[in-house]
Amino acid sequence: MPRKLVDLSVALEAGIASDPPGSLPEIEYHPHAQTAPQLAAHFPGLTREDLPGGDGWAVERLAISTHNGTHLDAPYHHHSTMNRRLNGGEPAWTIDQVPLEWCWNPGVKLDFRHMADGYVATPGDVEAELKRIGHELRPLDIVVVNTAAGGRYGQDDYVLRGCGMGREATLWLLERGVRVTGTDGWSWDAPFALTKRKWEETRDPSIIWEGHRASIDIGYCHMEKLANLDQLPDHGFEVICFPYKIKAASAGFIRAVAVLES
Ligand SMILES: N[C@@H](CC(=O)c1ccccc1NC=O)C(=O)O
Repeated sequence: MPRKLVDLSVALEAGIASDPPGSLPEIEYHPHAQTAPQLAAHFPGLTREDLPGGDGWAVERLAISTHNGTHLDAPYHHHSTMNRRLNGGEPAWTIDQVPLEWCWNPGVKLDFRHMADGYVATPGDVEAELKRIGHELRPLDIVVVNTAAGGRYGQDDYVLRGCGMGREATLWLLERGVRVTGTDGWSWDAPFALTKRKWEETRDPSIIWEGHRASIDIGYCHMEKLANLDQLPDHGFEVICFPYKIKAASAGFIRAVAVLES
């Protein structure tokens, strides 16, 4: 069947504002012109002249966190426990424990690009958008949220842009059987700098990371720093987002892809 793939992942890239200062990825490139001695060291007596064009190999060393680049957060990132509402609570699953069945399912896109930066989306917002696009949620649908941050990836204001998904909006999805969601923002929650202002006024700690913390009640995963959501239809596509398997970790890198039947 003819199909079109849309790449929903950003490239892991150093030197751009992809994350807050102090959390930026570092990539050390070792190109062919510099690595002939490394390769030759495996074959005593071999010289650079013996290698085609004098080339060694290309290889890179990374200094990154599991949350750099497009990634899938495991319930373990959100809290040490999950599923209080389903079974009274259990240790939260790490990324290597997340079922692959969660990670390849029909997708639906919520277009929240018009929502103000720092706005916290509600169940009413989600319901209204699903009604507008004419989609009835099914269990395991993968719900991606296109925010105002999507068009700003790598720009100086990226981590300050986009609405967040509130606790109630997140639970509304989870109660309907959704287990994987995603955003093109830096976080599933509203930008910290904007939530900080509200917190300073209210001193209400329940607003901090409220979308993430929904996992305490019903465990789920979300993708962050998605790309190209503006290229997706509202629904009628599949999302594939298998996470890189890192032992006991809170997240895994994903090459997230949307599959559109054409
Ligand atoms: N945006 C993530 C958090 C995150 O990205 C992060 C958390 C702790 C340390 C580093 C992080 N990001 C990039 O390195 C979140 O809100 O789940």
